[in-house]
Amino acid sequence: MRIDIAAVGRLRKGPESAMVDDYLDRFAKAGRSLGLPRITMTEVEDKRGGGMAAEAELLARAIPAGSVLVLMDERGEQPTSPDFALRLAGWRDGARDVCFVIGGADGLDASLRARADWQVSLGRMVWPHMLVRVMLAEQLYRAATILAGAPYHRE
Ligand SMILES: C[S@@+](CC[C@H](N)C(=O)[O-])C[C@H]1O[C@@H](n2cnc3c(N)ncnc32)[C@H](O)[C@@H]1O
Repeated sequence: MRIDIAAVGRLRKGPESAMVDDYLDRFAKAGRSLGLPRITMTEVEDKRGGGMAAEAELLARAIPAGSVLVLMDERGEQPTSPDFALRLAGWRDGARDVCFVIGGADGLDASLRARADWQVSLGRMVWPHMLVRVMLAEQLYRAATILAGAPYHRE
């Protein structure tokens, strides 16, 4: 199994990137005994102003072939954290690769939506993409702790 996050835009060094790194490190440590790999983050940037279509092409290149494609989108499904953890366990148990995709200022192109396996919302409000990276990294770490039975997540 491999887990990727493909995101539009470059995250500069700062509080958000420190939080993403911290949660991804914590995920790597918690995931070791669970058969979950370290998560790879790939950033793409279209400098020619080609909009969502150009970003979609760059994202498509960053998505490993055969991966389960999960789009982060405010219009998507809103799973609970335990449900999200169960999905993660299912992909691991099925030896599936999974790639989470975060869009840019205009969102994600229809060509990506058409091939998405799952669209996940972190609530109906729109968040800046750098905060979505932090929140996704935290939910992945939370999912690992749920699978490990660690007392991080509380209902
Ligand atoms: C600034 S938002 C773009 C919003 C854009 N208006 C749209 O229609 O998608 C940048 C990216 O952050 C992610 N995002 C923002 N809010 C989200 C939410 N509530 N749930 C999941 N992902 C979200 C999406 O991947 C989105 O493409």
